[in-house]
Amino acid sequence: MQRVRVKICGIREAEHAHAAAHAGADALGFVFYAPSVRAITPRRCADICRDLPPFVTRVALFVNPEADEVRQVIDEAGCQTLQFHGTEAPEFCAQFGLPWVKAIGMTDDIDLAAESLRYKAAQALLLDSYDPIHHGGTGRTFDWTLAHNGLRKPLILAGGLTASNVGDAIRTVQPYAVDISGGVEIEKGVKSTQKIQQFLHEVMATYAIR
Ligand SMILES: O=C(O)c1ccccc1NCC(=O)[C@H](O)[C@H](O)COP(=O)(O)O
Repeated sequence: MQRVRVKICGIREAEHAHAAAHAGADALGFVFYAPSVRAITPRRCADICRDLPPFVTRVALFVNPEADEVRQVIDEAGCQTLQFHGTEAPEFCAQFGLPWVKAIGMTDDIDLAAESLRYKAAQALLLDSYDPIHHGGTGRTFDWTLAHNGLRKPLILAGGLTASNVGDAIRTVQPYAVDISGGVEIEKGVKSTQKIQQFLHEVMATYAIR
């Protein structure tokens, strides 16, 4: 089994950013979408990231932002990757000169091959549970058998993952990475250091040599 990377999303406290980094997280996600309970300001994101160790990618999340807002976040928050959860066109996502990920809301009739062609300039597709109102961070799983990995593009699996189901999810989908938010929280928007550590432990256990 190949190593599976981990992104912990919706970070709002330095304690959780450090806990995730030290437990082996590859990426941290910061939500720049005001209606979300996990929303953060660029300034606060920069403060949290200041003392983080190297080699942990900071990812900025948006839902149908204005281009100027993305530029302001890039300048102030210091994120290195962008993640788009709305109906952004590929040309919009590609204009900022940073690696970017497109989230796809999974439904029974989604054509992943077509999405991957449409977003061919994306560094990866993030498959998440479809929700027309919240756009992400729903805490709900989708039918993982829809997430076939013949896309010739790194696939990030999200939506309702927890320490209990991530092993099955990885064995079913064999993703490049997994992404979690609600599954490492004690209440909506409040992360738990213990849950972050437990999740990373479970992911690593799926590919550990026994
Ligand atoms: O987390 C949010 O509140 C959010 C709001 C709007 C768009 C995206 C959002 N989060 C995106 C993420 O990357 C989550 O980690 C992903 O959707 C999985 O969330 P969960 O099902 O809670 O693990």
